[in-house]
Amino acid sequence: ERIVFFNGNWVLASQVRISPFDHGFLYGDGVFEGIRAYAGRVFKLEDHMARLYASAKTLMLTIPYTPEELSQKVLESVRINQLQDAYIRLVVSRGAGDLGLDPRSCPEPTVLILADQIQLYPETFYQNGLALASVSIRRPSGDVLNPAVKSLNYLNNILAKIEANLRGVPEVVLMNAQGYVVEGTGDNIFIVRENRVITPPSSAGILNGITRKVIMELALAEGYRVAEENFTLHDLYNADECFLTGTAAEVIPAVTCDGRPIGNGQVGPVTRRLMAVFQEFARSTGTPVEQ
Ligand SMILES: Cc1ncc(COP(=O)(O)O)c(CNc2cccc(C(=O)O)c2)c1O
Repeated sequence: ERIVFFNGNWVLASQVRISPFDHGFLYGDGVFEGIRAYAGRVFKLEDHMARLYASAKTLMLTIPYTPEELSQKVLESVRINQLQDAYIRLVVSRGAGDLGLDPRSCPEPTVLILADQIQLYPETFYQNGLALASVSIRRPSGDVLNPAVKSLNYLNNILAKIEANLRGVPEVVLMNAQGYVVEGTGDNIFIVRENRVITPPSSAGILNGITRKVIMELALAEGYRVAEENFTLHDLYNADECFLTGTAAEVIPAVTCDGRPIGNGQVGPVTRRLMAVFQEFARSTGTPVEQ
């Protein structure tokens, strides 16, 4: 059974008692990170911590640990569960309070760290690419519920996932109010055109993905031109290649969208190259779990 960090203690997952008055549960009031460990090293731990604290700051949620202390707990969660490769879920909610939604009624945030294994998509999608569809639900703009804040409010993403399920596709792309393609339900999106690797800019209203940032750096190092540019479904349909990036998804090819084949409808060479380079990079860097 997995051992979980919960409010200062290491407990068996079945022993965790989250209050029914926890505002994370009642209102989605909280922040979280999804982090990976590869071969006993936690990947991009500092970047994930920075994003967690940035999200918490915007919510005026004070995390009762320093980033260094919380980083040590993340490393410990992999160690204590004797994992080498792991998916770590780090959650900080507003904590238990009264039934009103005023955060001031919650004296102590809830801090939870889970470590487990994850396989978000079947291997076949990494080999052969997955089919995408565009959905009617839009990503919220920064003045509605800033998509850059990785909060526990994932209904926008879940509503898109419900549309994906109804459409019979494994993932969907969401647009913003301007009609530009912005990201998937839990991953960022890239297209490749004439060896240019293109991804929507932060200003489009996306989560500033850590995998997205790594892929941009790796693509540059591989000699590709990289651009943060808005694109539409028309550009996506007519791209040479398309892939998605995320901590859980890693780098996953997309070969059709809304029934249109992307490029020749097969996984493209640039995508293949970046998938390989990413896997090698992810295993050669990161914070060792063992001190
Ligand atoms: C909306 C959204 N966009 C992009 C990403 C990718 O960001 P990173 O490269 O930093 O992981 C995410 C990732 N965040 C996220 C949240 C919940 C589940 C999962 C999952 O892949 O199972 C991922 C996300 O939720």
